[in-house]
Amino acid sequence: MPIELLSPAEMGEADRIAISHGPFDGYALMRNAGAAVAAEVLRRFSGEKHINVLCGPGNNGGDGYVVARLLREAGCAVRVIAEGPPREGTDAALAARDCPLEAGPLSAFEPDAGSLVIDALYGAGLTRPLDREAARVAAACRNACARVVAVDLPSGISGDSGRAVGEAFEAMLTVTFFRLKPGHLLEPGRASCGEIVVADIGLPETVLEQIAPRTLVNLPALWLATYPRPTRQQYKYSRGHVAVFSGGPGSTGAARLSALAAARSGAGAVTVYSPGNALAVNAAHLTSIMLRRVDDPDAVRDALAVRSPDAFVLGPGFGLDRPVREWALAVLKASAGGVVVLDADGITSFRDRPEALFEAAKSSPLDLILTPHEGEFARLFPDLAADDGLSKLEKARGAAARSGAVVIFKGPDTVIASADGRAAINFNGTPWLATAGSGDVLAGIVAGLAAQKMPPFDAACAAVWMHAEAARRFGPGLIAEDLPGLMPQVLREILAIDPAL
Ligand SMILES: NC(=O)C1=CN([C@@H]2O[C@H](COP(=O)(O)OP(=O)(O)OC[C@H]3O[C@@H](n4cnc5c(N)ncnc54)[C@H](OP(=O)(O)O)[C@@H]3O)[C@@H](O)[C@H]2O)[C@@H](O)CC1
Ligand SMILES: [K+]
Repeated sequence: MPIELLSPAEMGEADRIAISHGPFDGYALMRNAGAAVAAEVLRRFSGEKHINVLCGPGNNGGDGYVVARLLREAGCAVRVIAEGPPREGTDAALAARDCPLEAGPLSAFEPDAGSLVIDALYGAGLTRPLDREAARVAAACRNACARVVAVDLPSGISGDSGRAVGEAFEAMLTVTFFRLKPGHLLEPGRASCGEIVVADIGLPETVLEQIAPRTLVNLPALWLATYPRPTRQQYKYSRGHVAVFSGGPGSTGAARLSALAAARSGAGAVTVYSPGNALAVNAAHLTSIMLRRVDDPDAVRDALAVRSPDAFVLGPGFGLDRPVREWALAVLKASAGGVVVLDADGITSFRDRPEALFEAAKSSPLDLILTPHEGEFARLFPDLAADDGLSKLEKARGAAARSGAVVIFKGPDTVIASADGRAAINFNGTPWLATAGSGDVLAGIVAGLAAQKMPPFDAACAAVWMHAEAARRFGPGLIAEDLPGLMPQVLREILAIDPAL
């Protein structure tokens, strides 16, 4: 799957550039799009005799008329249902002219139970909520358990944000063209799309040179080039050293999960910085991971003076009874470089003064990576969180620009954003990850990869993907303790390309 994501506006631009360079004009692209959808329908539903094709007034509807014609030519009984005729002089009007089927009105359409419905009402051009009739049909299709194949996007889903702008269709298959849009990956769009197929309709790859997309699908192709590969010359500290701050005696497990995940992700050395009163419990559970007593922010400076780690994890299980903020600021001031992953309590501790964190991070040689879930995001960026006009992608981008950090905005559709404007939406998320301690493991993987000198944005993207990949492999019954142990097989697959290892 290609890694570039295009917004509906960028897709329109790609369309214009392609048409101006030829060889395909707009109607030829539409015929290719319709043919791609018809082929998927025929491949999956070969025995299907009755197919309903819902056509809107724009080019999405135009694709629908092409699909209807091709399915009819293939011997299916096809019914076209239209929400008004296409505008004169458009490609959609040409497609409607070439379709031999007479369209019935949407107002008379009532789907039979389990019927096959091609949704070509609205795609990239959706500008407002579905009107009364289209909304009624979307709900009727859901109630009738109709099998919906969406053309480009399920109607009602925004290609920019993935939001349902009011009522929306729920598809079992969505066939889109050239590149995915953010709305295919952001929830609830992702769930509404069902299976997604990206069809080649003849747009040349070169159109991307002019558009230079800044939004990407988080797949290995995005970060494989910077993925750490150990060399024979390395020793444990040069492979990367991670320090994880432990909570007090009653909450040490989160730090150990992060530490183990960092080690399993390839960091050569991991140290848990523990308060004196939790040393015994940490020591009882750690073997290859080192332990060092660090009781207060001043002791952080002393520890760094002895050996400064390449990456830190601060927050998991740390507790808010100790001034986490002071610890974070001490790390940002004392370290000579590397990365600090601020998670959980580390994020919450800055809820009253987020600017203090952003200022300290901007003047620190350390790179900051923030890993908020929705609640934590709202504590650091309350205005962005409350702005319903912004998509999750825009919120994450805004947060990265403001904080100067790489922001991993977690959820079923995790978005990773960098202050330089790049953003990636994760592709392989799984509900099995919604389990206690899973975030602690993610923070550890991020730190483990960053300690190995993977650039912070790449490390964040790779960690999110690996974390989900491990969870997918385990599946039902997963608990966070299982995740670090699954890393070796995920790593092996990523590194499989290099036979020297
Ligand atoms: N890019 C590509 O590579 C290719 C793209 N192709 C296809 O083109 C599609 C995009 O076409 P599109 O721009 O014409 O938009 P589309 O989704 O048909 O809707 C626009 C129309 O709907 C109307 N309208 C909007 N919302 C409404 C609502 N809620 N309720 C009622 N009306 C509403 C809107 O009216 P207006 O807002 O202008 O008043 C306008 O008339 C794309 O999804 C793909 O399928 C392929 O053919 C070829 C290659
Ligand atoms: K559609």
